[in-house]
Amino acid sequence: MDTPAAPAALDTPQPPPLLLDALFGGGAPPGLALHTDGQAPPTPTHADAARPHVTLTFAQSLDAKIGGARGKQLALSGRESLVMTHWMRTMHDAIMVGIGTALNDDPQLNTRHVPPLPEGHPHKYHLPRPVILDADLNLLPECKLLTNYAAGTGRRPWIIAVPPTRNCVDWGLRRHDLEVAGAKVIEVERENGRVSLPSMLKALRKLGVRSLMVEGGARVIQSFLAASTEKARLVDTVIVTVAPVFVGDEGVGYGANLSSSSVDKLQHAQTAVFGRDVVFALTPTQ
Ligand SMILES: NC(=O)C1=CN([C@@H]2O[C@H](COP(=O)(O)OP(=O)(O)OC[C@H]3O[C@@H](n4cnc5c(N)ncnc54)[C@H](O)[C@@H]3O)[C@@H](O)[C@H]2O)C=CC1
Ligand SMILES: Nc1nc(O)c(N)c(N[C@@H]2O[C@H](COP(=O)(O)O)[C@@H](O)[C@H]2O)n1
Repeated sequence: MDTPAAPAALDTPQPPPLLLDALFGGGAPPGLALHTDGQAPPTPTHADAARPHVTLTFAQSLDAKIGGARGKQLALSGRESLVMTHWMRTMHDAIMVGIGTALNDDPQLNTRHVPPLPEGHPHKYHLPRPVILDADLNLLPECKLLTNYAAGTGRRPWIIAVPPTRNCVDWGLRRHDLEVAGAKVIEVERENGRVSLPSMLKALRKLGVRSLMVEGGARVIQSFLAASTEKARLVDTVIVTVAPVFVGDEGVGYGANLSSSSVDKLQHAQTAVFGRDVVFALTPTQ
């Protein structure tokens, strides 16, 4: 009996054009978003081979809030823009959140909302590596990222930490517990009491990460936006979902300490409507 042929490429669900334009300059590179054994899928890269391409992305309300009162996690994205975000996840080697988000939201950072591939399709969707910006190792060993990894449903999380300032027994114990739970701890330089972002990007690139999707939260978004205004710009693409809701003053914003001279260095590239939401793509001015 003949083996049934693999479905034609045309049967494969296609990602939103806004992402193809913003991340690849239009057109879907062959094999995009799909995992093939032994082959790295196409992804955006940075001209400077010493760091990954950085895509900063998040969902906000009309009054620029990304979380509710006391940090409550909000479902701001509607179904269509959430699917767009999960497509974006398939297009990056790694996806990063700060420890504030990891503790508050207990995220999974997988691609479960992308449309299913046809039955018998020879590939799976590419799953990005989860990365947590966690200078002092406060991630919980029982978080979903680690339990998913242990259950074989998620990739091994990497934690970006900084060496403790003095011989700190607790830090060593926390590191041990997290490593036993499956995490890989990567030490980078400290800058103003936090992880140095340039040092972190360099370390990730050395480990093979060609593209990094930064999903938040507020302090991380603020740090990347502020850094992207200096000479050594850190953000290459910004994709923001705006949901048609107001959250109010009690919500979590990300605009603190951002100067106008820095944010106007980002220029509009494209706008698209996803269900009830509007998604903006921006790139830095040359
Ligand atoms: N709507 C959206 O798209 C998203 C919303 N959120 C929301 O954001 C809120 C959490 O935001 P935050 O508390 O600000 O936490 P965060 O996720 O931004 O983490 C901030 C923490 O990361 C650590 N860190 C280490 N190096 C750093 C650096 N260079 N720059 C910045 N932080 C560094 C610090 O401990 C810092 O306190 C929650 O309400 C969450 O639901 C989070 C992600 C996306
Ligand atoms: N795109 C988007 N829309 C929202 O409305 C959101 N609240 C977020 N949050 C981010 O997604 C993470 C949750 O991911 P999982 O569903 O657990 O895979 C959350 O931690 C934020 O980073 N994003």
